[in-house]
Amino acid sequence: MSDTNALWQAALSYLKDKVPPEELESWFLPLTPLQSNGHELRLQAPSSVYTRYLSEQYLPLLEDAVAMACGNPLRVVISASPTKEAETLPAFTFNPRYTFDTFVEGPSNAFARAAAVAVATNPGSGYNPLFIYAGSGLGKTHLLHAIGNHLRQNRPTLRVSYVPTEKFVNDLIHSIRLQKMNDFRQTYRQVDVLLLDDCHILAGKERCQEEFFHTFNTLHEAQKQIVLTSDTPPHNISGLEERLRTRFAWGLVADIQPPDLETRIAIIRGKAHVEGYDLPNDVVSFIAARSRDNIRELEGYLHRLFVFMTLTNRPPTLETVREALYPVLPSERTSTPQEIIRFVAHHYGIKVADLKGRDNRRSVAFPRQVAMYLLREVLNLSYPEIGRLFGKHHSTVLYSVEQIAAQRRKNPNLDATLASFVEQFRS
Ligand SMILES: Nc1ncnc2c1ncn2[C@@H]1O[C@H](COP(=O)(O)OP(=O)(O)OP(=O)(O)O)[C@@H](O)[C@H]1O
Repeated sequence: MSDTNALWQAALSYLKDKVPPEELESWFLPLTPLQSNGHELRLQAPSSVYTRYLSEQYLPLLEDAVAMACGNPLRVVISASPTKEAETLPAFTFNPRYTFDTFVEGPSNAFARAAAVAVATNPGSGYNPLFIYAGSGLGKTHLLHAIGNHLRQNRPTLRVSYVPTEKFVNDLIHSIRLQKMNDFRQTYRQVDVLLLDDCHILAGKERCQEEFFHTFNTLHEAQKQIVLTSDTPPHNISGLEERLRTRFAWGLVADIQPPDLETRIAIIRGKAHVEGYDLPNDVVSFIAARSRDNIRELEGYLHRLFVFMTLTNRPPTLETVREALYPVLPSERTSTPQEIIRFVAHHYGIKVADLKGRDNRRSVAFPRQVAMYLLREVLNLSYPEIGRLFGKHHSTVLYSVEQIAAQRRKNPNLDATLASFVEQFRS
């Protein structure tokens, strides 16, 4: 192995720990080391798309890797291969976790999923373009990757490109600046399937719309499949030219609505299973109830729970999940058990220590029962959880909560007072 090759292999081993495997495969492995001396390492990329992307996104990291590999700083120079005339988008590595199998189907997304499956099975022949719209975190990108993964597996010779619209816009700006519009056009028009994510980003960008209009027409006329996603339906994207708006609606428009509780529960179960966890029903329902219209948010809660469990070595119980999520759940951030206990003690003019103590005189026992009632009513804590906070058996808590509930029904003043407490803690 030449010195240059050995240097590059050592730099790649360093990069392996610094970038995700798919990035390494897409962007770094295709590079060829050409030459090195005491000052610089020259690398050749398959096309100027690579050169540009690597220079913008990864040059400092590449220089670090090379410095680590040879022990002193070297300049890294990347040039595009002169022999490759046609520019192509680099083979994109689709997220292996985003497949049709892992996409949980429910009434809110069944239509969009079926349309995506149809397109993945017969690209270019049916619904073209397929336009999927939904709010944030509801699975648009997941479905695009699922189409990509399906095609890679079943039609490996097709050129399938996943492009975030932001990348399309950046590439265009770059190409205009470097006067490389021909390269740009070739890149985007030489695909069999174009998966364009978040196309609403085109709104208000006239030059980008003009260019995408021609890209769209070229692909569509050649019966190449186009799939677009957006956060709103075509007719609601303000700042979008009419000719694009109508084209976006030419094929099939499908929406994804926020999932119902059962679907959210199934999604959480699926994600937990992938991570190797089997969560009890009450924990899954607790998380599922915390966000109605964003799966990404639910995933965030789930990951927070897993990290918390790992760091504290706690089992997945309701108590654990509540504690893990306190700082990130807006409705619960305002009232913690300790805040409620402090509030009740203050309201009745006694000390927190008395409230949690063994004094059973009515002046203390009644506020204690009120505190237990509020913890149940406001935070929905279980009887054993409340019991632990006061050092009491859960049957005592049950009795106290029932006592206060019964008195509330009989005593309008107490009812109004407790209603205002509950309201205050919930708001
Ligand atoms: N039906 C589903 N089944 C399984 N996972 C889902 C489902 N819907 C969404 N998800 C998961 O939710 C997360 C967010 O989804 P995704 O990134 O596809 O959302 P998006 O609609 O593209 O959001 P944005 O508009 O913010 O980019 C992903 O991890 C995805 O796997």
